[in-house]
Amino acid sequence: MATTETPFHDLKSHVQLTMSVRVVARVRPLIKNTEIEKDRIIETYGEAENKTTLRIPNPKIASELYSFQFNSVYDDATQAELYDREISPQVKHLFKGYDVTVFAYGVTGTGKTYTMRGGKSLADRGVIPRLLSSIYRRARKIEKDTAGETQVEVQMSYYEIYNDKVFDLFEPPEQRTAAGLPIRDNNGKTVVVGLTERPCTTLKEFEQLYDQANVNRSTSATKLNAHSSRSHAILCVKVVQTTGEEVRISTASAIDLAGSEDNRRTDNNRERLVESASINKSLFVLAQCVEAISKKQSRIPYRESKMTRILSLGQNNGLTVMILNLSPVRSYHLDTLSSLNFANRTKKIEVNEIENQPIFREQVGKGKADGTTSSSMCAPSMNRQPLRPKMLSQNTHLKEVAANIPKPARQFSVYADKTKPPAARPSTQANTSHARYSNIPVKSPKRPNTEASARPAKFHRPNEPAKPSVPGLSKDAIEALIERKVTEALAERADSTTVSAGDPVSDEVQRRLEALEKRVDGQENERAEGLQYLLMAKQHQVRGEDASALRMYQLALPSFPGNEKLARKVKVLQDKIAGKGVEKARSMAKEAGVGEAVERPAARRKAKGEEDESYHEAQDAAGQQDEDDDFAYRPRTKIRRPHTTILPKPPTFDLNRDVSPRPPVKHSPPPEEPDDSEDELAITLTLQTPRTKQLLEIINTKDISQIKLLKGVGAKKAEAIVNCLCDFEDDERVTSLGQLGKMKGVGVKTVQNMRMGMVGV
Ligand SMILES: Nc1ncnc2c1ncn2[C@@H]1O[C@H](COP(=O)(O)OP(=O)(O)OP(=O)(O)O)[C@@H](O)[C@H]1O
Repeated sequence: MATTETPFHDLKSHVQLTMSVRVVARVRPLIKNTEIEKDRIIETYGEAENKTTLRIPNPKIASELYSFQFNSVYDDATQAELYDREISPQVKHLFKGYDVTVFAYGVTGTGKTYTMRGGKSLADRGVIPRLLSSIYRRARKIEKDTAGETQVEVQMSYYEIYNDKVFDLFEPPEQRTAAGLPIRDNNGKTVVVGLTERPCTTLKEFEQLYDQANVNRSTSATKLNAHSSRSHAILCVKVVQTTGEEVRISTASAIDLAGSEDNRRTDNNRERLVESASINKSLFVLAQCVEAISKKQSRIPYRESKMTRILSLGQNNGLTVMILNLSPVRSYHLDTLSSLNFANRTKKIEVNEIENQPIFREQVGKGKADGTTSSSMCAPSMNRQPLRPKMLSQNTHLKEVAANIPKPARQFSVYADKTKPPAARPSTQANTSHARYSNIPVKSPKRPNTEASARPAKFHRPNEPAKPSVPGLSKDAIEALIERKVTEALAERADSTTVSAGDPVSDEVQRRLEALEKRVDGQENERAEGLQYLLMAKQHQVRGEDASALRMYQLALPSFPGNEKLARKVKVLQDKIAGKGVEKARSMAKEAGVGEAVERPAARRKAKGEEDESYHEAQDAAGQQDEDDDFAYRPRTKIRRPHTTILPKPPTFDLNRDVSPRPPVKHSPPPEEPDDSEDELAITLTLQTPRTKQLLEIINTKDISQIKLLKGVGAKKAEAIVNCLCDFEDDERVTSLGQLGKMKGVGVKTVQNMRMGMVGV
């Protein structure tokens, strides 16, 4: 079908519009036999050919509609319509030197893979095959129009991010290494090191490679999608236009993100759950990045997941189109709203519209220009490059950096062993400029030559105390510099030639790089684990599963030591759960006819004409969600700050007024960490059950032999209890479990054990 270019896409308006990410919503049709018309909740508005508005009801109040506006909105659009209007117009910009990124975002089962890859029939073909078809067509046209003066080559790489690891899709799964391929920053762009790049000269060749690679992609059947993608798939198509000595390289990246999943609906098994957690985590980080960008925050958490690092939304130059895939039906209501909110923020992201400058042929061989000026996502090399460090002594760029920042550079510099002069390296860089790759070793300005040549650079070990060699430069700053230089060296390495195996200095560098990588990975894993728990906590909380949310937040605590907000959240949830427990106990008591009716907070709310509890919980969760977004990762070494907030403690109750709670007392935070069991105890404290009565009677006997028979109480504890009781006045008694718990050496857990041990009462 011929490309229709609406005025929307003429270059002038395009320049204006592509300053932001272009967001296109696509509502998929109902799925036959499983979805029905009356469950449709999305309506689209606008002129027939140019819909831009979409409405969806408020899940609480059906009559209230939320309205969202995007660059375009499609309802039941064919593959051809979507492609011709949204993607085809980008092809000419690709050939002008702009990088183009198209990615599909949406919940599982909303049509991302259908949109990007599509089906086998011509009509069903998705964005990717159509894009390639356009690229080849345009390439042939350019070659024809220039009478062969301009030659166009197309190369492709294709990889997936599965469980936060990068795998080359040109490699069958059995050949993958468990750790996957490393990614590096290269002058602000992210590259995957060691990725295969395949030249493909015709559409047929591309399709063969693409289909073959898709077999290697991780997909599985889930309850929500029979062919669910379990990974984010990234296809990079590099277009190399050569006219004489001038070479222009630009990259089209097409990304099929895995969809977020609500695991209450998936019935996922353990393996699927792990995948799902990883998918959800990376999408959560993506949402955090988008939020941080839209709020113009200085810290964008790109590094917290590989997907966000690679996507680098808002950091990559060129043109970005996001296709927001949506399901039209009610069962996706909350997920759809969440996707819409995400997309709403994404459309505000501004992207620098910078075209890749032409470079000259001799530079191409060096692998410099293509890697640093084309895609932010693809390995720049033509062939598979092993992950080997580049000798710093060969890299004048690093030398310059080292000269400017002498001390930190010394932390990383590699000192050539003078006794073994470096052997001449076999170079594949026929056109290598000698200005760039000199053999002059990098010398640390202050280190004497002898030392420099004999000793390898010193690395901090993780457990070593920080010993900054430069006053005023923190260990972190030095670490950051080291990492930057390692990254530069590796990326440069990936761009250029192979290093002869077995070179002693390279091996040494390699060993250190691996050590550094492990250390950085260790930190990232810890942070990633914490984020995963946070994500799960939020998901539970949004669903009103407070106990599970609390547990997840508690599990996240060690990864964010000293984070007051997180600690506060834990406390708030504990109090909330304790409050619910108290209510539950009261209603149980009421049902059992014990005690008088107690005014419940929820009842009070109702009496005031407020809405039901679940509404408030959802509101709380939503409010807290915003708060969470700036949980900054801090290494474990950071000193915990003492809690300063005064929070209400679960109320305690008097034996004689069991069912009439005392007004909650404001306490300073307890000295020890709050304990799950405290919440449960708050429930038991509300009532003086026969079990409690019996327990207190035993305690009040002040008889060690009887007390020590209680569960969890040995002779020592019994003695301690009796000692405490000896301080009581003659007629004074222990009247509540709370009082008992406060005795020296007793505590909440012991009381709970004692009570639980009162079997048969
Ligand atoms: N526009 C559409 N027209 C017809 N069928 C569609 C459309 N979009 C999606 N479908 C169908 O819906 C089902 C789910 O689509 P798809 O697998 O593309 O979802 P997904 O978002 O990629 O899911 P996941 O994230 O789990 O991989 C498939 O059977 C697909 O054929």
